Amino acid sequence: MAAVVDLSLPVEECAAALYKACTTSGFAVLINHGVPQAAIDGMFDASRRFFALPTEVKRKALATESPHNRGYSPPNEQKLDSAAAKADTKEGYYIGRELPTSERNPLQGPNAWPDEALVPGYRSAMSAYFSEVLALGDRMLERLALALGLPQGWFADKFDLSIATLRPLHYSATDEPGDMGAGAHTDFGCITLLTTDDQPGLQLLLGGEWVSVPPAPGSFVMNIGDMLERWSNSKFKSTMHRVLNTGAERYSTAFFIDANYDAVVECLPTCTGPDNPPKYAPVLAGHHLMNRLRGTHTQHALEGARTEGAASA
Ligand SMILES: O=C(O)CCC(=O)C(=O)O
Ligand SMILES: [Fe+2]
Repeated sequence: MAAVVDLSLPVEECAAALYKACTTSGFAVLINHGVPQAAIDGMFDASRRFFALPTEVKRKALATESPHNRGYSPPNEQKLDSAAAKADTKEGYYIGRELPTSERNPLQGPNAWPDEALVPGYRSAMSAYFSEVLALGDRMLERLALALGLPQGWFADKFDLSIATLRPLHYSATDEPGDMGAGAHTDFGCITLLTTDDQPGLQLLLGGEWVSVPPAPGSFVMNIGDMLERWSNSKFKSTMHRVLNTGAERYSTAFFIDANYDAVVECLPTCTGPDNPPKYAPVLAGHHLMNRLRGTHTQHALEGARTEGAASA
């Protein structure tokens, strides 16, 4: 199951605990993570107030109409499990780094904030939380580098413009119990840092069985995504998970950390050897992510965006 990892431990001890977690379940519960509770509370308060707005108001900032994958994604817009009969019942909001539009990276550009008068303080609460969790991500990447036998700073220049996405989520009490709030999937990027309220729903597929992850408000559930699994030549596991509707309302917030758009995701030097050749071709982090986003959204403004130009390494 998801092991508890105490981030107040010395980095080497923490790296050893992470190695164990990442090579088995691919999930860990982070405690003493350094993100102030006030930032978490402020984020959830803003998230609740936004999702409580009438549907037609929320739909004014539709992510499907954003060229940079920002804004509101309504219920049934995404189908994380392509084999499922029904789409995901969750609703969510995409927030990224606040940067000017880039010629090169279609995922970079200004955010789509809700009207300040409708959700006062949404932007400031989400921005404060974003900075805190991005910094937690940097601390995690240092420890994960050590866990992979790399120098502590190995990932720094590959994540200094990381594609970081904050995604507040809402699972409604009116959704049919047993239906999928979020269909079975693996995460696309490198690491995901999730906070939840006190409601269950998240399950992992371990040894062919769905196992519930108990809610741990105030902690972060970290999991490995496909990009880091690929980078580590499958040493680190990107584990299938889903969110089952229980008939109770649930709020959670995922923070996806993926490498710089132009980072080359190519088998790490510590994850290969004569008996363990690289299993995956090199790929640009941005291309990997764009392909996965396109594959799960029913309709997406990123559809036409460029992803030509294969990794040269
Ligand atoms: O809401 C949750 O607990 C998990 C959501 C999730 O897996 C995701 O957004 O990728
Ligand atoms: Fe996920």
